[in-house]
Amino acid sequence: MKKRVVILGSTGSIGKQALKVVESNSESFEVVGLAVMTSINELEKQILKYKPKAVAVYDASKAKELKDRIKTDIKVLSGMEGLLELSAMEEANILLNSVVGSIGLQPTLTAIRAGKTIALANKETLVVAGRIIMEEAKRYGVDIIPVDSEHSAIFQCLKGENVKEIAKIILTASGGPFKDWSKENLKNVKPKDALKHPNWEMGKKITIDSSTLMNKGLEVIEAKWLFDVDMDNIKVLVHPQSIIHSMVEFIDHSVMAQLGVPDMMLPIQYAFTHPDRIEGRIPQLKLHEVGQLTFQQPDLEKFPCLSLAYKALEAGGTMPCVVNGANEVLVEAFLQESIGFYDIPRYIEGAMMVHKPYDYRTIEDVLEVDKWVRNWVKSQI
Ligand SMILES: NC(=O)C1=CN([C@@H]2O[C@H](COP(=O)(O)OP(=O)(O)OC[C@H]3O[C@@H](n4cnc5c(N)ncnc54)[C@H](OP(=O)(O)O)[C@@H]3O)[C@@H](O)[C@H]2O)C=CC1
Ligand SMILES: CC(=O)[C@@H](O)[C@H](O)COP(=O)(O)O
Ligand SMILES: [Mn+2]
Repeated sequence: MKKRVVILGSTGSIGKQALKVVESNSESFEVVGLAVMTSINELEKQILKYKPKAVAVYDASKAKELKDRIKTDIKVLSGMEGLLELSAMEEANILLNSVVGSIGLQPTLTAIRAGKTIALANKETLVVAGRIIMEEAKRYGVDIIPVDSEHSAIFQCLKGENVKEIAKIILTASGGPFKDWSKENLKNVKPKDALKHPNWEMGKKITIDSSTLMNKGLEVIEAKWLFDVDMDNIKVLVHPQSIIHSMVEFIDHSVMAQLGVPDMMLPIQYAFTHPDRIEGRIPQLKLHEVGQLTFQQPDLEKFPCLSLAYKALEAGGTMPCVVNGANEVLVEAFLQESIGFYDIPRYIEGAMMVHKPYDYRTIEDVLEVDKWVRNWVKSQI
């Protein structure tokens, strides 16, 4: 029986690689739903090739344009309503959430409540509302399979292990394009410099996050929720080659690591096939060709976003949501060149100082905080 997949964000970096996974394993998977924000030209090509039963275009006018244009009788949905309908569609058994940003939260929750397996690339879902997501997944008996390479690595290392025997989670970080730059030079970096990730081809937002190390900060929060490990036991280790995707140290001091070439098709495929594995299509890892694997501590002074994420986790409740919402607005502003590189941590810290965190109960609580912080940051920059 083929697994039937809905892909939210099918025109993005993860979405396109997921479609390659489906295409090269067509005996195992089929696409039943696709969603994008505005990219209807690319979506139209995907419709012809993968023949989904329904699609969603978040932008309503683009959805209408697509509907008028295509000849097939597939359902074209729009807005958040459309994303939610697709996330719960009866024909699907897996939702790959690969949209970018906290807009991914409600679709994840809807899919959980509809009993779908969640292949989760959208880390912001867990950063903003990890407690609700994990509680609901437990209540509905739904698996959340991480797609983020580090969390997929940890998930694979923990297969068959007792989570109570974890001593430490060690998240590896490439260090980003600015690992060896001085703080002085970093003050004037431009988006084009930050967009040159050393190892991974990714969307703009996550690539900027990698350059500030906020990506690793978000991943620390993501790991806390996925693996229920105390934040003091989640460590970050810079490993510029991105060959070891992360590690777990157990109480007996045994350390398990997952290795592979830096290619997201592997974690995407594993999220689709878990608990099984199927033949890989990505290049094999040849360690003798890689040469040295090196490690160093992250420079928290040069990259304050990582410390801010730890502080948000320590404050708890709605504070990670504040960090995430502020960061989303600030990354966009940095890309537009309306603020500088160090304005990103500066305004995030400002928002954290103003916000009084509280224990959110509902998604509405989270959405309200998300809206507040976006407006607050916009009013400051
Ligand atoms: N890229 C990577 O290698 C990795 C990514 N991730 C995470 O995966 C997520 C996606 O990242 P990435 O693929 O790089 O991002 P991209 O920017 O490349 O792609 C984002 C995708 O989401 C779509 N999208 C954005 N907003 C909406 C919306 N409101 N409704 C429907 N679709 C929407 C975009 O559509 P459109 O084309 O129309 O704009 C696009 O298809 C992020 O959370 C990121 O942190 C995690 C690990 C690795
Ligand atoms: C591929 C992936 O999972 C990204 O999140 C990656 O980890 C980014 O690289 P950094 O380690 O530089 O943040
Ligand atoms: Mn990652």
